[in-house]
This record gives sequence, C-alpha cells and structure tokens, in this order.
Amino acid sequence: MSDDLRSDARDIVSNIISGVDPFSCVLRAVSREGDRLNVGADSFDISSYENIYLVAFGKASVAMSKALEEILGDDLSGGCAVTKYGFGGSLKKVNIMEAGHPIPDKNGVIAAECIRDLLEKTGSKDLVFFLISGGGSALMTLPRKGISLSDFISLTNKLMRVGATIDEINTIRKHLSAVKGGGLAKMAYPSESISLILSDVVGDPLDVISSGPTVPDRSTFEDFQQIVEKYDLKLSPAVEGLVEDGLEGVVEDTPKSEGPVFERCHHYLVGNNSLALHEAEKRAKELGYNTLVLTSSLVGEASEIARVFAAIAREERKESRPLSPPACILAGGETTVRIKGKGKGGRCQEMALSFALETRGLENILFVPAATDGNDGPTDAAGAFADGYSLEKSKNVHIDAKALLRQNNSYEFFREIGDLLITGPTGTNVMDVYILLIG
Ligand SMILES: Nc1ncnc2c1ncn2[C@@H]1O[C@H](COP(=O)(O)OP(=O)(O)OP(=O)(O)O)[C@@H](O)[C@H]1O
Ligand SMILES: O=C(O)[C@H](O)CO
Ligand SMILES: [Mg+2]
Repeated sequence: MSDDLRSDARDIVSNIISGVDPFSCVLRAVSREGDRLNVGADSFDISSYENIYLVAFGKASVAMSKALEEILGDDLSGGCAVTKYGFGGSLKKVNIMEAGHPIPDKNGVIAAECIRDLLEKTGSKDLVFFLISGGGSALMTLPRKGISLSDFISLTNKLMRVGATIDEINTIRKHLSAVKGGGLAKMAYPSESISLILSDVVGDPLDVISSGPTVPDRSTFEDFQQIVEKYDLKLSPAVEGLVEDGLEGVVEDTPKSEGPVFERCHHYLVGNNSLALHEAEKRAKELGYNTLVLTSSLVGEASEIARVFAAIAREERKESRPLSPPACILAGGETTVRIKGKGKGGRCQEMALSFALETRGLENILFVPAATDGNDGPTDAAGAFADGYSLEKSKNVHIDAKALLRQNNSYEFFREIGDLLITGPTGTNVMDVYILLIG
C-alpha cells in the first residue's frame, strides 16, 4: 500500500483495464497446439475443417479479431467484422466495416448483408468463429422482410427514451431482425461454430448480449406485445402486421433451443464484469489491502447505491467492519440515472458526487466508480475520485455540490475540483466497477 490511496486506485483501475482487454481475453480463452485448438474445456481439430471463417460484431471486434488472426494464421480463410465509427483498424484477412452506434445506420445494414452472404456460403465442413461484444445490436442490423430500417430505428429509439431495460430493448430488436436472436446461427447452419463472448450485460445472459445472434432465443412475440403495452408504444403498420402474424403463428418466432440449428454451436464467455473484479482484487491484495468483492451484478439508481457505499465507508472508519483496514471493497454492475437536470455527467460520476455529499470530513477513504470502457455517459471521463475532502474543495472553488447533483452535473463538479478519472477510451466494455479504499 502506498501513502496515497489515489495512486493505489489508479493502479487498480489500470490493472482492470489490461485484464479485460478483448485481445487478452481471446488469447486467454483460446490456445493452440499444432492442429488442436483448445477453447475453454473443449478441443477442436482445425485440420478437420475445409474453411475457417471469422465474423465479429460489437465495439471490441477489432481487438478480438486480431487475437484470433494471430492464433489461426494461414488457417483462417477470411471474415467480416463490424464495429463503431472510429473503432476500426486493419487486419490481414478480415474485412472491417464501421457503422452507427447507438443509432443504427445504412452501414450497419451493409455489414449485416456482408455477414449473411459469408454465412450462406458455409457448409457442414466449415467452422465459423463468432466474436461477440457489446454494441453489436446496433452495429449489425438487418430488418426482417417487410420491416424498414426507419421502422427499426424509430421503435428502438422510443424504447431507449422511455428507459426500457436492455432485455426489453433486445426482445424488440430480435423480433424485428433477421440476424439477431439466433438468426446468425440459422444462417450458419449446418457449419460448426464457436462463439467467443465479451459480456456487457448484468448477469451475462447470452441471449441478450448483442441480441444473442448465435444462441436460442427465449423471448417470444407475446413478450414483444407485453413490452409494447407496458410502454404504450405506437407501432408502424408494418411492425403491427408482423406482431399480429407472429402472435397468430403465421410468421415464425425466433429460433428456440429445439431442433438442429444450435447442435453444433459452442459458446464461451471470454470476459465479463466478474473478471474485472477478479483483476481488481488481485492487484489490491498485492498492494496490501484486505479485500472483499460484494457483487458483479449491482443495479439501481446511482445516487442511492452511492449512499450504501458511503454507509460502508463510515462503518469501516468507525468500527473497522466488514474488513480491518487497509481495506478494498469492490463491486461491479451498471446503475441507472433518472435524468432530471440539464447537466453533463455519467452514472459513475453521479455516484461519486452522491458519495462525496454523504462522507464529508471522513478521513483516509476514497471511492472510485469507473466505467471500464473509459467513457462514463457522454463524457471523456471514466469516472471520478470522491473522498471526505471533495466538498471542502468544492467550497474553495465556489460550486454547490447539491445543486450540481440535482442538475445531474457531476462532470462539472469533478472537473472544477480536479478529480475526474481520465483513462481515454479503453477498447473494452464490461460495465462499471466500484472501488472503495479505506486507508
Ligand atoms: N448528465 C448525466 N448525468 C448522469 N448520467 C448521465 C447523464 N447523461 C447521460 N447519463 C447516463 O449515461 C448513460 C449513457 O452513457 P453511454 O453512452 O456510455 O451508455 P452505456 O449505457 O454505457 O452504453 P455503452 O455500453 O454503449 O457504453 C445513460 O445510462 C444515462 O443514464
Ligand atoms: O449490443 C447490445 O445489445 C448491448 O450492448 C448489450 O450487449
Ligand atoms: Mg458507456
């Protein structure tokens, strides 16, 4: 442990980011000895396939594809990858496309068509690697027959605005799409496939991450209809027609676990929030802290969750529980912010500000909530440093912490006191981590 909790927190954060880097996640999950490819607990003989293809979608497509290219070398026949504008790169055998996120655009459709064309030429002697990361739902968009891209965009946009959960949003997306909800598995059938998945969803549900294009879909047209009713959504005539046909069984629902489509599909989670917490704990232990990981599935209103961390910090200072100091208490997940003000901020910065308001004067503690993608909300900060002195500092620069929290203006608060956590875009995303240090 150093005398400076901040430098320890920075150290822990950088360990998290390198530990969940998509390139290393793939290399950790896949190893090669001659023609044997070991993936998780399974083993594949790559000489038994005619062609090996790669299909990648999501914000981590490039790094994941690079790793697989490195492993497969000349055994890779080719592939298609799609990622967000500005996240591209160059690969030897893989065509990389860039598309719109979070609002899908025409390039996302072109990318999906390219992926479909590749999959349709595969056969039973081929192996396809699917490299899946968060953001894939928007980046690879192929509306079902009869549904237009603008139908797709307007409905998913509405859902985002009314605060629907990712599970609900993706239930809608899966039913409007030809590639999501098992759609790619259907196109790839009867080839063998290996999906490597980097999770950005709480609890790692494979059918929700990137809208589960290679796994059986649990959601149905009935669920679709319930979501429409819950949020009182107005549907375009084409979408309304599709749901009616779906409910009547005229149009087939997304592929379910029965039947042969998924028989040769293998799925491996290569990185998630739990791994981030594991990396954090490992480093904190090396630094000399007693550690406790609370959960990797924290959800709820950001400012409320922060009050729980503040209560833990006070308990630590007063009673040295639940751990004797020096202590590092960790959690991960994704909180929500009901935005009421016009300020700038993110979930993590909002948590940090709420924590600061609750722990004024508390000595030798530090709370650092951080977005693992390096961008907390629409800001250039990953999170912020909050401690017992944050409020004193804000008084010195004449800003009002409570008013800024009311305006959801946490970015301004931490910028003014010089306590933003800036990492730059990290190239990965396994949600947020919350680090509480007690010196
Ligand atoms: N002023 C604000 N204060 C606090 N939180 C905000 C503010 N503005 C936006 N947010 C939050 O930021 C989130 C959007 O950030 P971002 O674009 O990083 O999305 P995300 O949910 O992290 O998705 P992704 O996985 O694509 O990064 C929303 O959950 C929203 O509640
Ligand atoms: O793309 C998506 O659907 C979200 O990022 C969740 O994985
Ligand atoms: Mg984000």
